[in-house]
Amino acid sequence: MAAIRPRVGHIQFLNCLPLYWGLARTGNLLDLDLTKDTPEKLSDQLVNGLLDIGPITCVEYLRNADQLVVLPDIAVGSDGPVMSCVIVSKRPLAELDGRRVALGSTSRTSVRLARLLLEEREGVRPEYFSCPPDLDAMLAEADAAVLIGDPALRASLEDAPRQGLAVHDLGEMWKEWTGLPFVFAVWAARREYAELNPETTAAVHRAFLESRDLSLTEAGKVAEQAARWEAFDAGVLERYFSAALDFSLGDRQLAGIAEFARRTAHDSGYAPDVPVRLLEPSAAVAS
Ligand SMILES: C=C(O[C@@H]1C=C(C(=O)O)C=C[C@H]1O)C(=O)O
Repeated sequence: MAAIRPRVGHIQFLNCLPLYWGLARTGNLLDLDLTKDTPEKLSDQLVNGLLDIGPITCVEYLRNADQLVVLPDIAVGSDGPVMSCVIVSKRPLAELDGRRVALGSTSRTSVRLARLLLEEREGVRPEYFSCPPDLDAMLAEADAAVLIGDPALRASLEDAPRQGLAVHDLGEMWKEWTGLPFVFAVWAARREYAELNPETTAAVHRAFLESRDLSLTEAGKVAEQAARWEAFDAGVLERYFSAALDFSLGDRQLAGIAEFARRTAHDSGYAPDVPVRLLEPSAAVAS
């Protein structure tokens, strides 16, 4: 019987384009049964066992940490401004007390981070509601909107400057506040899958690391090719891929996750000290 390909998720935003580029360039793409979707859908699919391995938004990982193992050294985060996780606001953040804030429905982590920053850093208590990620529709009902991914890039680079709206970068606000990087999503395998399929899990992990490394050395090319089909020019995309986004997951990023968990656990469905369990390096990785 032929082997079954691992069912792997891929975030269908520009933020993960460098990973897709590398998978295509190395040929590893052919070894994956790849599902492209928005992060909240992929996160649910991994938690529900419809995917074996994939990106999972940080909040959902923390809620389901006992069922999952995290792949080391890969994530979607930032160590300062991220460009694509933002609060777009009609008025200063300090004036949002009692005002309506629209939370984009494709996000689980940035929306929680935005609430944390508004409440604990800015000292305001807005009224929140969830909404599809469309800036105009959100701001028709609210004074501020939290957006992620491509709609956030469009809002912050084009719509907000044109409409005189302020853009607050969540990665930058977190870094200023805590001194730490922020991790928006990690890559995880279902624990049972990783135990039953250690070699395939290690091979998928290696494929993502190789893809990340290759595409970062070729960030200019990735940006140039993507810019043919996107509303952003190549220079902006290169800066986004190689300076804003941080695809690593080391000690500082893990400290960022721990700090976020500690500050949000009380109402988020996980313990403040939830342990982040990393995939153990196996013989397959070492080979
Ligand atoms: C940097 C980003 O990170 C993301 C933010 C997420 C969230 O807020 O839940 C989930 C996955 C990532 O796509 C982005 O979407 O632009």
